[in-house]
Amino acid sequence: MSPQARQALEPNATPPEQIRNFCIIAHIDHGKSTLADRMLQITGVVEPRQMRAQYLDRMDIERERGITIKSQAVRMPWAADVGDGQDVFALNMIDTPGHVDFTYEVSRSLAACEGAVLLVDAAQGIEAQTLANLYLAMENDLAIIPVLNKIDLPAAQPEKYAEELAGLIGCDPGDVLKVSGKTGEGVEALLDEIVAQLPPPEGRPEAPARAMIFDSVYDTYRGVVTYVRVVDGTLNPRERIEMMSTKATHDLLELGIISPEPLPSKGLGVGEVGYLITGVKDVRQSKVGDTVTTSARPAESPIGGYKDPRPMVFSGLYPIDGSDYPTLRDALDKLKLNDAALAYEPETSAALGFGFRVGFLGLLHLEIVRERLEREFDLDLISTQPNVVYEVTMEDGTDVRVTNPSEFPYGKVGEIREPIVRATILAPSEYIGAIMELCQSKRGQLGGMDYLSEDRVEMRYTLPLAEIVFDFFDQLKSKTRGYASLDYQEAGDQVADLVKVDILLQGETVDAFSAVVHKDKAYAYGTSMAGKLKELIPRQQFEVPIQAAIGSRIIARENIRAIRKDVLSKCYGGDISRKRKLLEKQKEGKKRMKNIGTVEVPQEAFVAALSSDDSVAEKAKK
Ligand SMILES: Nc1nc2c(ncn2[C@@H]2O[C@H](COP(=O)(O)OP(=O)(O)OP(=O)(O)O)[C@@H](O)[C@H]2O)c(=O)[nH]1
Repeated sequence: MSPQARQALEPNATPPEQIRNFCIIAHIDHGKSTLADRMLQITGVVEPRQMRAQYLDRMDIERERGITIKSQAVRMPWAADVGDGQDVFALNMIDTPGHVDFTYEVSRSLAACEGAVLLVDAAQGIEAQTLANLYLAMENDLAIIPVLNKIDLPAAQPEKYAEELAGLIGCDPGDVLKVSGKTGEGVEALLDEIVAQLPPPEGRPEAPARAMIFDSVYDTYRGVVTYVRVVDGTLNPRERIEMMSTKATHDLLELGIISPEPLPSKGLGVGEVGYLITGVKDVRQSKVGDTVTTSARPAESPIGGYKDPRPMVFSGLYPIDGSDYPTLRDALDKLKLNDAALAYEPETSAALGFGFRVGFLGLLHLEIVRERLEREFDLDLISTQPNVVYEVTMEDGTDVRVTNPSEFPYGKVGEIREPIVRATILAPSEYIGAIMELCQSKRGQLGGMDYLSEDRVEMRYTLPLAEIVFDFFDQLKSKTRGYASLDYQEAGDQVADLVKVDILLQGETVDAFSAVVHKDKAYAYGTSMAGKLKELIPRQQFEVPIQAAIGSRIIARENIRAIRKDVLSKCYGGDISRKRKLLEKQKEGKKRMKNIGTVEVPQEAFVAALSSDDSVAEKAKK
């Protein structure tokens, strides 16, 4: 690295005119991480021998699933031509998560930039998240550089998609850059364009310091590492800083930049992006979107746009082995340190024992948390069917917020409201009919439809969140042979005709199976659950009725016929020790049963009945 380049890496020494802050926005799998890797390599911040794929994705799960969950910011020096020769610029690349569950994090990362590279796969074209992220970037007034990626692929159609992209953002198709993150082709030209097209950051160097938090991660050794973008003034080490939303103050122990390992510095000035370490142990004290200022000279007003992360989807998590409960509690406490959006409280279920009701941003968030609990903390868990939050107004005017279907109030219910989302679906036009059919079956309302090109269409729907959190995406994919893409945003709530369906075993409600569903779907839920349980619960010594009920009205019924499984039936003759052994084994098996009233239900039956994956149910059938 040249001395000049080294200087561009030196924080607080770079004037704002020589800084460019940008992010890469793309649909999932369009190659953002690969392009970021190439940029790190080409600018020389990562030596070729240290290079590994997806350098910026640090969490194991991110790497395995190939998705980016937490954003990171890296500073790269880049020499570009300016009017009278060459100058070295400091490029700050802020990596953003790509999934809808993390839209809020994306929008904060965007707010830390002046421009965005809009990356589109040259073999796929624009997808739903391309649009959703583009709209977010436009809301944040970012300059957009349109780029087609993967031009090395034989299936790439750069000309066709350059037109589509140009039509979308209103530029000339010739202005769309063409790169390959894999081979590196066109990446240098892209770096030059970032310098040429994006405006430098603006801010008031003399004003009281203001910096926006766009990410905050928990590190076992260093406590919380907070990523910020300085808007005004300067932050210096050993200052006392204040979080403007909570007024909490902390000593700044260290600050610096990432390139791509942490590099401590003497200060962070206007337009710079870097990290802060204060010794706090919990990311909730350093929240994404909050404004950092100094205690000595606090700023008057925070940078706008802060919002508390709000869980949208809830599910009960229970250890399969009840003695793992304390481990589960500790594990959730640990995950919470690194995940401000995770919310949970203890819950007891008659059927499943002690556990937690956990709030998530969405289904992917749920899956990731569950997978981390099982993998990093070695827990076996049962999770109940995910549900959304219902707001219920009783006839006497009291409001009840329901995060657990089994707590859904009976009696004088006035109005029930459920959350809705605005969904954008992109697909080849031949699938319009199939998509409409699916959305209608999910209580969707068509808001509008536009053709992006001759054969690709964008459809906008309003849908209840409850209908899409479950298996909407899978169904959409299968009905469109994988070609449709989906993105959605919260859009308030609506009044809906919802009922709670209970499942009763021998007259006793099994709380884990209660669900809040639309009135028209109550019967289908009841019969399918009763049918499933009939297959899963072994015969008992007496007849067991399985019923589905709305309040006191039974809507479905199945019977499990009586029989005692006679383990001795194959044992002719008089070998008493063998008989005893078989009876002992039967007793062992019974320990793993849960008793619902007098009915013994094997643990696997719960797991299978609550699982949306039919193969689990198939396996558990006796
Ligand atoms: N042929 C080719 N493949 C590429 C190129 N860029 C990325 N890929 C491949 O496309 C897949 C997705 O790339 P990623 O970089 O992980 O995509 P991403 O957009 O970062 O994905 P998320 O982090 O999940 O949003 C990987 O299998 C890459 O190897 C490219 O320029 N050419």
